[in-house]
Amino acid sequence: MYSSEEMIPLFSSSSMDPPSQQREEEQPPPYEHIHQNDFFHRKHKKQKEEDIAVCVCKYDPSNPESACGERCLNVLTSTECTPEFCPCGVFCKNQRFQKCEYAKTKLFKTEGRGWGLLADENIKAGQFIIEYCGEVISWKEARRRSHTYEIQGLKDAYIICLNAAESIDATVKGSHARFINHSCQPNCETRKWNVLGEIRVGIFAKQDISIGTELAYDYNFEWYGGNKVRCLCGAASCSGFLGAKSRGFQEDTYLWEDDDDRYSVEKIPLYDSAEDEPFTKLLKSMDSSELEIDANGKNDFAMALSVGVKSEPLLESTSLVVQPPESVPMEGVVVNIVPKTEENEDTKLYSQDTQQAFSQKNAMISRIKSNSACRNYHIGPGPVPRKRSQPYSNGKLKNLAQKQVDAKHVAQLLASKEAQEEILRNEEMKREATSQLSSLYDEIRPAIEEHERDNQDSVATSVAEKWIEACCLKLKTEFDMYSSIIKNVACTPRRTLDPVKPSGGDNPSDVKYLGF
Ligand SMILES: C[S@@+](CC[C@H](N)C(=O)[O-])C[C@H]1O[C@@H](n2cnc3c(N)ncnc32)[C@H](O)[C@@H]1O
Repeated sequence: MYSSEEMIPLFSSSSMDPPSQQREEEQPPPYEHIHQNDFFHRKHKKQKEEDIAVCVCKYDPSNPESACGERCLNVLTSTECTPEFCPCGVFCKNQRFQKCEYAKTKLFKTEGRGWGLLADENIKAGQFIIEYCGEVISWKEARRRSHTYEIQGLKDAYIICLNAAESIDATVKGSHARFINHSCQPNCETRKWNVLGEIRVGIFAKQDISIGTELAYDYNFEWYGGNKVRCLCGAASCSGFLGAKSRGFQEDTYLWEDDDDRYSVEKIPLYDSAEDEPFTKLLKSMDSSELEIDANGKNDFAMALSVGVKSEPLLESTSLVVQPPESVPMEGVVVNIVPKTEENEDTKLYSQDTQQAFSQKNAMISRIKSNSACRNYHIGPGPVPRKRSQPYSNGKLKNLAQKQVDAKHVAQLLASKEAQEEILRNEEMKREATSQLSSLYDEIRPAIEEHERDNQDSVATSVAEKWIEACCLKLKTEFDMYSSIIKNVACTPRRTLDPVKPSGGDNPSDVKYLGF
């Protein structure tokens, strides 16, 4: 059964008329409407016969519940019956995902939260409402897309986590479930079902929902850096910001209450002029696992995207990687007034790693993450999939720059002219990259200092990107230089003293045999 809206292909990008101003105002941005997940990076799993769970239900015409109702073994294990195998045959009621047995819903325009979905009929507690359909993508692809969407300036985020390895992206293709907004006091929840060997995500009613009520579930995200985004769910128990219940947010934000108001104060970043030297900054920010360079040599700023899965017995909730509708700049000073909220007793605890990994101490990195704010929600208590290198026990990162090799000197020791030239060429490139980084640092220094004084001020993405690019180039040239030294020292003979050469020429003392 399809809801009436789903039969209207108005919102399918493939069937949209050329957009007019009015249409744009009245309709959500175009996307392709789908009723089944689209597998982007792999094929749909083929269910093996031995993996098919067959229930023991027997259809009794006088009792429709008998055909795979609540007590069906498959229903109890959140598994849909496989059509040709179910003993109840065509009467089986446990194929809701497969048959798109959705509740009637309707799209509507909210105040400040974009589009939303409301119940277009009375819905019973526990009822399956709609499947969250989209493209099933790998974790890596989710990260890549998340970055791309951010660059494209997409305001809303539609990537939800399926498991540690895969996500569902409903940005371009999806069902109406993509329009369901977050609420801190939700009337719906997500549950995972095994359907013909694939895990699928459904939105289910947590309670009876009357016709005309907006549907909402708890996105269950964790904040771990970046701008704080106001939650506009309007619930009495609203936590104020997206991800405000998460540990990362709470550790970053001091809260105190004054009568009816709740104030939040962000951590004030510490400024240490000793850390002002460009390369120190570079090293601090260049924790290798925090900065990735993809095959095209581009920086991956979407690192902050991280997802997890909240597991419940039988029911597993899903997580949404949320892109904020708007960043909420914390006006000049660091005090923000947040609607008074109740402390949520069951605030979830998340891995300490997460907090360290996205520490905002380094302004540059923190701002890059801020610019990736939309990706800065770790959804659910699942593990953070990326390991980060630990700082030394004194809190400082390992300073890789301390061991310097005099490339010119090494080159001199080698017998091969080509080897010498190669090393010198690489050394020159390294020198250029270093001076480029230094002059760039001088150029962007005011912006960095301003940012460090007042964490609310943005360092523009373009500046941050330039900085990262220059850092990467410097690292690359260093790497090239050292690898050419190692290669040539290992593979080419060293110069020997020429016994017939008059001593007045080269100073023999220049030719040292160094043990590398
Ligand atoms: C999955 S989409 C929901 C549909 C979206 N409103 C639309 O118009 O397409 C998630 C996005 O909706 C917005 N959103 C959802 N719930 C919100 C809330 N409680 N407060 C503020 N924005 C919300 C955020 O922009 C979020 O990235």
